[in-house]
Amino acid sequence: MEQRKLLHNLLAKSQKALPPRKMKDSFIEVLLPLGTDPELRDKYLTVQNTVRFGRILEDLDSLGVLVCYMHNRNHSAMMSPLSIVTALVDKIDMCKQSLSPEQDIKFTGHVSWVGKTSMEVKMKMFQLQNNEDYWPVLDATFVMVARDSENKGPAFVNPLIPETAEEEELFRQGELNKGRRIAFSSASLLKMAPSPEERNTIHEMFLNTLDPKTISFQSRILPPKAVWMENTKLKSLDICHPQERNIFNRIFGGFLMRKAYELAWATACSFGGSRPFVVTVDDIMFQKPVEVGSLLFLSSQVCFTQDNYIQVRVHSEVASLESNEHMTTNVFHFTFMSEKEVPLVFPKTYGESMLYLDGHRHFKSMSVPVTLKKDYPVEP
Ligand SMILES: CCCCCC(=O)SCCNC(=O)CCNC(=O)[C@H](O)C(C)(C)COP(=O)(O)OP(=O)(O)OC[C@H]1O[C@@H](n2cnc3c(N)ncnc32)[C@H](O)[C@@H]1OP(=O)(O)O
Repeated sequence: MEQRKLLHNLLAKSQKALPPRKMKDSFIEVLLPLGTDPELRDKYLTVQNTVRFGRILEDLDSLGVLVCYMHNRNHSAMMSPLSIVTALVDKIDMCKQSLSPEQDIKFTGHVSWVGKTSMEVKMKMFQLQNNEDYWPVLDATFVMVARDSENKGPAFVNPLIPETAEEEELFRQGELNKGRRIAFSSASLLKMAPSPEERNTIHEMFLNTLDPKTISFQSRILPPKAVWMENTKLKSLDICHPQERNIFNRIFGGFLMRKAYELAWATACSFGGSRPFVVTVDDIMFQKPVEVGSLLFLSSQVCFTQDNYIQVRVHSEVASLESNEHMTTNVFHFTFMSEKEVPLVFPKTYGESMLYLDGHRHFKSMSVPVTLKKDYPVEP
């Protein structure tokens, strides 16, 4: 960090002072040679002979940061004065149920939109099929933010100029995504009451849980094929050891995502009674950095279900060893699909009802429902 302090004078005073970049300037293609490197394969292997999605989340986070460094590269400087941090995982859509640990994987990524200090990064993942063609398996959109060399204040990023009609469309989409995120967050149930339709849903669910034999709002019974939301929880605790730190001496975002994903998967698995697979990850906001040495408390809960789908929310809090004060750092949303139909979840309290509605909102925003499309080969 002492060395990084010296990089301060390389920071631009305004965005205009930085040369504009093209999308191809930040384009990267990275190979994960699972097919030829058995030692590497072990790190990615699940007991069902598929690829650990938690490891892929770590790779996407590192790739997102690397793409941003490419975009902001100053060829005359040895080191970048920017600290790039992950602010948001906007969306990760899977196009395939499971990945083979024996075939190579290819990642591509580039910056698709920039603001003043933030950048949207689009990443794709492809897997080799039958040693012939690469097929698309995953699409991801992250938002990364540039901070100064000590990660203490904001820093400008290079402007981005779209060149082709396709790039213009991506850039326009980036602008729309920003607006959508603001609208989604201002309609948050933490700030606003549910819509009339949502209120009806909750009241109907409440009525469905009243015991018809008693005239009381207190005696609640579960409808058939349903589970109380409070009985779907799993919790974990991790100590954030220095091994998981990033170059800015904070805990690596990919590690936090992997831990949250693995707990969410276990929650969906014990709830649904079969091994689920992840379909979508969305809206993971990194609100606060996690200090090395913190205690990481994760609480996972099924908050919405429909047919074979299980929507899981993981709340992450940190506390230092010295203080008991807990601070929320992230909320994660994962959509899983189970092999068989799963029970319904019923909220008991008002707070749980809000979790249910929030889960439903996230479920509705899923862009690859039911059929995992895109099963065709491409040249990445
Ligand atoms: C290999 C190395 C890996 C390293 C990667 C990691 O592991 S990083 C570790 C995991 N991540 C973290 O620890 C980050 C923790 N979070 C933070 O430190 C902070 O929340 C933050 C720096 C991201 C944002 O802080 P602030 O909101 O106070 O910053 P500020 O208001 O100046 O906003 C900066 C820019 O970010 C945008 N921004 C902020 N939050 C956003 C969000 N949730 N979604 C989209 N965009 C967001 C703003 O619009 C603005 O863009 P414009 O200026 O364009 O309008």
